[in-house]
Amino acid sequence: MTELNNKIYSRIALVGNPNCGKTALFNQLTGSRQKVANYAGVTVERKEGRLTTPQGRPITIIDLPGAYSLNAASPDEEVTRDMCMGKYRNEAAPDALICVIDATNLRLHLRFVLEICRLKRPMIIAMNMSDIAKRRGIEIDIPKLESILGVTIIPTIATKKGGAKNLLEAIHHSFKVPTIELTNETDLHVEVRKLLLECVENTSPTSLEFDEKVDRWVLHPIVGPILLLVLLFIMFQAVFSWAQPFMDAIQDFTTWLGTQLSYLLPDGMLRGLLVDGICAGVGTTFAFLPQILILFLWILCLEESGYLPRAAFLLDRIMASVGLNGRSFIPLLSSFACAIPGIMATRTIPSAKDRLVTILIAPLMTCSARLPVYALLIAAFVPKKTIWYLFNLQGIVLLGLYLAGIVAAFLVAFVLKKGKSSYENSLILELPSYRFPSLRDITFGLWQRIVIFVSRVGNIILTVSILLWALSSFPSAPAGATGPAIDYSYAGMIGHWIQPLFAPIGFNWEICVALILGLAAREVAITSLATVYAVGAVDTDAPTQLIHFLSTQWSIPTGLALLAWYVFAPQCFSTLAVIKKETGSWKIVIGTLAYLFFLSYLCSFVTWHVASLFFK
Ligand SMILES: Nc1nc2c(ncn2[C@@H]2O[C@H](COP(=O)(O)OP(=O)(O)OP(=O)(O)O)[C@@H](O)[C@H]2O)c(=O)[nH]1
Ligand SMILES: [Mg+2]
Repeated sequence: MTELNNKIYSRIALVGNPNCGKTALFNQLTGSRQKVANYAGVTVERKEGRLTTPQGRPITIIDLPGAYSLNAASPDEEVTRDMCMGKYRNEAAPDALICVIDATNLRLHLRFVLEICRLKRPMIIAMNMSDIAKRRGIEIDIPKLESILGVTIIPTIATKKGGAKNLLEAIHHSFKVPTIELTNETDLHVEVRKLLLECVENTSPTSLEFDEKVDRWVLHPIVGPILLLVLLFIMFQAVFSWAQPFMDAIQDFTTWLGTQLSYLLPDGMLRGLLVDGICAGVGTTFAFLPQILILFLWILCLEESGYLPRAAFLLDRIMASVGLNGRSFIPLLSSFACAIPGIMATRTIPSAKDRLVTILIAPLMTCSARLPVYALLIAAFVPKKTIWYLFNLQGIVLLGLYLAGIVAAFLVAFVLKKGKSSYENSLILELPSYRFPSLRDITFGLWQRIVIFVSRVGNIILTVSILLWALSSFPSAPAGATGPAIDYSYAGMIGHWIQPLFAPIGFNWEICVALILGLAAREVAITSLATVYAVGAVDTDAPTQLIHFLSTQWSIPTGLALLAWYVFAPQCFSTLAVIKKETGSWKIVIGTLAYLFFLSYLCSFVTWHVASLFFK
């Protein structure tokens, strides 16, 4: 608790324009690990953390979404406005505010500071990015600015260890109610201009030249889109080429482990569970971790460099042709990691209709959980060939599948919006400065991915492996049975029961089981196939060599039809839950499920029939 004039401040909120480093500061102050990235609109909901001041007082810090103004235009800005005004879900207003500003962009950020000053609440200003401001020769007369506004200003570097030390000190004793007088009639733009004239000097005005020079190429109407395509292309090539040695190593390890366990354990239930259930199911899924990490390495570098909003800008025209605008780009791009943060990021979209359409098409972006399924099927059914000495065919097919998802999403958006844009002049998007991604952030980002993946494998995938092993092993075949034992098991019964529905698209009963369990999480489809085939296999090599096994057991049309299914794949339960949370409507949830099911069925049907003409 911080005391001033006998007042106690124990709940303090971080407010400010988007992308000024509020979350980086929040992480630094509270030791949390919330997502930070170099574009506007990363944080879309209120987050809370705790800190203890050097004087030993506990304080709650609240991180809020960035807002350009207290006149909220989008749902994420509403959270910030309501929190500042004490109207957020019956929660009292924070006791004090830390207004974070970007020292390199004062023209924009001081306007918001003045809006906050109007609230006449105890506050401190954190002048963040002071490292970049210094490098660019921006000189700010802080004592003068402090005396005009009547609040304490603390320079910070949120990304540097110890860069918020002075702020931590100030939290203890430096909150002040601003003294600057601003009426509702005051023109804030004029005030900002005055402040800049009086307190800021830019000794090297050429500092922005680098960004401008790069943008001349990156935003060029012809070079820009080519560059974007090249970046995406390399990304998918890398996913296949770079990951291979790591995947092989993991696979070899699981095979070795399975064999050792088979030697060590007597034939029986425990051996079955460990070798066929856990080693086969979990081990096979684990082998896809390197590919996921390479994809994320790429995404993290793009996020941190400041390139993403530029890509949004480039795609604005294409998005406008289907009735969306560039603002949907970042939510859609986040959906490549997972549809859940993607759907939440739609809160930055001001138009309710555009937001809904973006939510509906977000599941069509290929999430990272689908990547292992693609990778498995591509490895099994697409030859490992190099085209024109340079391009890896498997990488091209993977890129094609991602693009198929994007094209499908655009078509759906076009149908839903009937091609009409909600905006007259579409996109107003802030282009952040380019920044070299920090090794620490990237390493941490990848580490977080490993933790998420391992915990998914440890929880949901392990559970499903065990459950599925049990379902495929019991009941055992009746005496005198002629077919394979697994046909008599519960899994076999369920699979055979649903299979007629999927027969027209070439799916066998094992796939049907995988589809149902895949609703829990998409990678489970692999776990499920690995386990079902491992339990059913006479040849013990089958489980760990799933890729080889599928390529010899399934027809090519079946493999391709399943790939097509996964472009649309009716999504996992958690995505449905977040759609319900964000839209509040069961109708929309059921509608999404139905349209995705319909599209996946249709696409697999066409793929299977067309492929059957060419392959046996
Ligand atoms: N060089 C430098 N970079 C910083 C500093 N503070 C933040 N950044 C970077 O600025 C970018 C934005 O940081 P965030 O913490 O996500 O910004 P935010 O204000 O929470 O953004 P929203 O959640 O979108 O409102 C990230 O790339 C950070 O690594 C700083 O003091 N110096
Ligand atoms: Mg943030």
